[in-house]
Amino acid sequence: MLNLLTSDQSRQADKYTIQHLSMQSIDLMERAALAFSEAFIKNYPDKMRSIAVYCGTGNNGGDGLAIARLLYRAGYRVDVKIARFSGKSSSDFDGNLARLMSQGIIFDEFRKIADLREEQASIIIDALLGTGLNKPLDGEWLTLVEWLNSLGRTVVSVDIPTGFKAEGPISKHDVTVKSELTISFQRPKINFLLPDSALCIKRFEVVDIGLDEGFIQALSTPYAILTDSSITRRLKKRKPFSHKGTFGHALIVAGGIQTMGAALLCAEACLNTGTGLTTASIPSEGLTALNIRIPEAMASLRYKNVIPADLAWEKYNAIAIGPGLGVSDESKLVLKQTLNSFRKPIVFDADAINLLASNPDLVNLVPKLSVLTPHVKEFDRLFGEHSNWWERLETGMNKAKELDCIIILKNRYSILFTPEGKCVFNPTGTPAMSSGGMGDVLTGMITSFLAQGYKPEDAAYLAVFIHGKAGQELSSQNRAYVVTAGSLLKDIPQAIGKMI
Ligand SMILES: NC(=O)C1=CN([C@@H]2O[C@H](COP(=O)(O)OP(=O)(O)OC[C@H]3O[C@@H](n4cnc5c(N)ncnc54)[C@H](O)[C@@H]3O)[C@@H](O)[C@H]2O)[C@@H](O)CC1
Ligand SMILES: Nc1ncnc2c1ncn2[C@@H]1O[C@H](COP(=O)(O)OP(=O)(O)O)[C@@H](O)[C@H]1O
Ligand SMILES: [K+]
Repeated sequence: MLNLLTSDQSRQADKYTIQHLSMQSIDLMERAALAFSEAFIKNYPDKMRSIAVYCGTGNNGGDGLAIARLLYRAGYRVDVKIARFSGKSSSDFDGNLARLMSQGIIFDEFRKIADLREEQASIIIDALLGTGLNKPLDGEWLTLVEWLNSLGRTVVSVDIPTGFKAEGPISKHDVTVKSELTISFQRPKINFLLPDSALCIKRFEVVDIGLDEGFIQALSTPYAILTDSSITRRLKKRKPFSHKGTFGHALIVAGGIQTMGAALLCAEACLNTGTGLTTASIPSEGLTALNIRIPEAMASLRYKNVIPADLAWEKYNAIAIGPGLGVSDESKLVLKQTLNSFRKPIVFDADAINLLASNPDLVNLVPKLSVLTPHVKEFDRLFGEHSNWWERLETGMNKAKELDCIIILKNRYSILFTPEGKCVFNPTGTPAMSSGGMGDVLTGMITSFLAQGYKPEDAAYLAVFIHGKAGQELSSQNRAYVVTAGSLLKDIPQAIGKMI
């Protein structure tokens, strides 16, 4: 898992790296510019396209000057435009301006918007402001950014789009550069992983600029992002003499007469993730569907949506409750019965979350280390309305501690909150997965890992990462516009196999 950094911590990491490697700060800037340029050249190999690099006079602008020099040397047609709105400049900006001049590269400076010339370049590199942003853009900066956005050119931002905050709440009224691609240094900024970023970032890439990883990983921060290796390390190989009893028994309490599909998707995903035995607690009307679709699964029937009084709860290692369950009084009883009968971690999804939201007294019965998997609407129903995503991060961290549970706020980059106060982002997934039933599959996967004996936190990490990875692979291999829940769950065994 990789720690994510705030702008302050990023500055500390710069400082540490510079001291530790006995280098000059301008050398670190050169590394950053080199890493940016390599990524830029891969994305835009056509050297006939003209480039204008818009630079501020801080270190983001310094990066821009170094990038202009490197791209010029690589054979691109580069123009440099410097916004001198203040009298200040950073020393590495000054150093890079001297280097630029020594190469004979032409540059223009403007002190006010009125001095700006018409822009002909087809690509604009945005090196105006970076993580030093300390207030929303206004005055000349605001006009400049609005003008750049109005040109409709391809914009590539250095480190972060100018005007966008790396962390903290985003206001819809903040004006930022709208970039086609942002090439960011060392780590994605936390706000890149929240939906607000869609306003200004179409795509981002992260390049390694050689900051001290030991230092970064030792920083105290709640924010982290999952990686392939953090998942592989957690997956357990199957032992030669293992048998179905080794891999646990899961119970999926799900489905309604008109929503049997949710139960089927959840149960089949659970089975395909490797549980030894999977039982589905479903409405009696769904038995034929279950037997036809998943002959491997067993059924525990709910007549008139009531769980039989003699259900042997103790034989299950993990339970999922919610997909397609409905929110009727009978469904509430099903939830109540489950909460009163099973004290091991439970995975709560969909209607189980909606029922918890409308019956707060039931929340106290949620077993410790349970996993709740709300999407944003369910999250707000359960924990109250939020006016921005940063607030949801705060709530998620607080509630996970308070309830001693793992909360997964599902999204493009799903966010996992742990009882220890961590806030972990999942990088995998694709918009091709935005189709009904996908969450039911995730719930089945988490429950399966739990039943197999994984710790709840690990079960959550594994399921979310592999779920997204499977979706990503299916959409890219088959160039699929959409990946359905049914096709994703068929791919789970291979997706796990590839990671182990
Ligand atoms: N580890 C890293 O991430 C590295 C970062 N570097 C670059 O350094 C950048 C940060 O540089 P700086 O700290 O010099 O800051 P910036 O270049 O982002 O900003 C320059 C100055 O502009 C002023 N300013 C901030 N917000 C403003 C606003 N809304 N209106 C007007 N003026 C405003 C501030 O006084 C700020 O110090 C990063 O984004 C990155 O591009 C690289 O040079 C080296 C390594
Ligand atoms: N744009 C996206 N990018 C990545 N993952 C996505 C995207 N859209 C949906 N998903 C994933 O699909 C799942 C959808 O869950 P949910 O909204 O509960 O669906 P449903 O209720 O239909 O089962 C979540 O795991 C979510 O992270
Ligand atoms: K920038």
